[in-house]
Amino acid sequence: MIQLLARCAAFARGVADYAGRRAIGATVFVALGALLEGFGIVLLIPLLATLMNGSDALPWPDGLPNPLTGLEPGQSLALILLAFAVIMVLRLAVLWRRDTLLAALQIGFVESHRRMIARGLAAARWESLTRLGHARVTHILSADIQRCGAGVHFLMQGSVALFMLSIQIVLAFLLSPPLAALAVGLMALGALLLSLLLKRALGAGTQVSQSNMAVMTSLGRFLGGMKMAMSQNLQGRFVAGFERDLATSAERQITFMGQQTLMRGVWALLGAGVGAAVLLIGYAVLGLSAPVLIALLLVLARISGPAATLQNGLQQIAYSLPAWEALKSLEHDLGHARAEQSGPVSVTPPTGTVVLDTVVYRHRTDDGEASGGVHGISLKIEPGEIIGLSGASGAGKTTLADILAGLLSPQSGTVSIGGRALTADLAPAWRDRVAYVAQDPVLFNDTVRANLSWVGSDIDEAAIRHALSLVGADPLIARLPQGLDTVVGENGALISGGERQRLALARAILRRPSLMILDEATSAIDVAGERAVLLRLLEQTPRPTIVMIAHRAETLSLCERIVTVIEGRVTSDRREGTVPLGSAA
Ligand SMILES: Nc1ncnc2c1ncn2[C@@H]1O[C@H](COP(=O)(O)OP(=O)(O)OP(=O)(O)O)[C@@H](O)[C@H]1O
Repeated sequence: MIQLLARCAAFARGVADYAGRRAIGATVFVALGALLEGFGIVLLIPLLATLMNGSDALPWPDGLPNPLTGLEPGQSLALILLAFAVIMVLRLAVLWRRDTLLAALQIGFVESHRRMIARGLAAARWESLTRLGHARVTHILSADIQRCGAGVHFLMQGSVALFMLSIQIVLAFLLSPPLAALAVGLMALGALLLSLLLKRALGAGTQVSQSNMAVMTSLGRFLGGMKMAMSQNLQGRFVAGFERDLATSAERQITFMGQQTLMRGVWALLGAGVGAAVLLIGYAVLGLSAPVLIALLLVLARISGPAATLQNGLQQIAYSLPAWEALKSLEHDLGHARAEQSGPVSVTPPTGTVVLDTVVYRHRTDDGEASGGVHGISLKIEPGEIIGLSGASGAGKTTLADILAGLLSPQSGTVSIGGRALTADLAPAWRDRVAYVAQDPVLFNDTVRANLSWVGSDIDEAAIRHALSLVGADPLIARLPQGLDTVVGENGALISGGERQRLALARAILRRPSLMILDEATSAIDVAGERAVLLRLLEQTPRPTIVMIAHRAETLSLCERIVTVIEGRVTSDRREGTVPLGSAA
């Protein structure tokens, strides 16, 4: 139980860290709202006394001037009602301000964590990103973070309720200390018993998190594997798995809601019991006057509302805790995944010869074992050179390309560009000068124009058309119903594999890179088409350095040098006179 409360407190600290000084403004309005509510109830005593016995019968503290002295009952009533109306209007304004401040805090909290994660993802090292898991990130950024938002809402509602509760308890003590003590004691006992159920709320939260995550994973597989499934008529398997996960998730959520409803019911019963006991003792034992007794009952009725809110809030926070802890663990992982930059990022991108000196990079398996990668590679690449990277599957070509692109930093050995060591500080500037085209390029579900101009801010239509003609995509654009403004579908599903690759190449050209890495980037284009595209790429002036990972001999035949990767090591073979060298970028 103490451990659970400590976890709730950690959540509250997280919210307070975000809220900072904004919380002070919200707290002031929360307190004002509670005070005004209290005043409203206190006014009931003169109101009821005047209605029942006339204003002279009003119990009034000695030494304080009574504004109702000497007034007719009708005048007293009007004065009290006027004061009541003023308090209600003030309360309305205060509550409106309080709730907008609290809503801004809640929404801001969710958005700030979303931003933090997006920035964390953008700043993370590539090798760490590949291990994060899409389903985990998507789930945390959507479902979990919403639950954290709900947790914040309940935390704030709980704080409001706590204020209200304190004010009402003070009022109750002013009206009748023994009865107030009895009522508060009974409620505290009830709250203690019900709080034992907090653990169940936490368990339900964990289970709901797990099942929602399973739904997300299942959905990701469903969408990603649809073609594979449909082509073998296996989509029913996806649906069955998805429905199973949905059913588990729904069942767990309903169980939690059932617990909540039960708690609310028990709490209402407890409130009614306390009210009855107070009425009985107040009337039969203490002989309290009717106005005081009615006001006391009203105060107690008001106490049970915030008390139930507080208790429900605690339950909801316990339910949100697993989501909050998942969010913090992702932020923690992203903190560790952050590329280390010792100083300000250099703004001048490096240019010149790329030199790898006994570079080692071993991948790590999930249990920390070294696996694959490259072992002691030394290589020199002159600006404008055209290099083919060949080798068997798993030999280490992509790893080498990732090192050249500054995506992976060597675990030993060095990489330098134009004599400048490619440190974590310099890598982002170097990547400004790199264009990477993968075999399965990423295309957004957007127009050709949007897909191509995404890589820069100063890309005009002329540049787009020039790049498209270099990659031989002008016939495609002429054929598309809206030309450059045709939407290409999710990941380019509405065009062919070769057409997708041509668009990705055009996008890379638009970056005007110093180094182009083509990882099987033309493999889906027919041999003659591929040759024409590559020849046009090689004729660019200034010409970027091009590193082509390829298996086809026809593709490699255009390279000046073939670097063969064998089990993480390289052998280099210069092929004289293959392609004339243009002026280098
Ligand atoms: N993220 C990773 N975690 C663990 N091992 C990895 C990881 N990425 C690659 N490897 C391993 O490193 C080795 C080299 O992989 P790499 O992708 O560089 O090969 P490749 O030559 O590009 O292969 P292919 O031609 O099949 O794409 C392989 O044994 C691979 O299993």
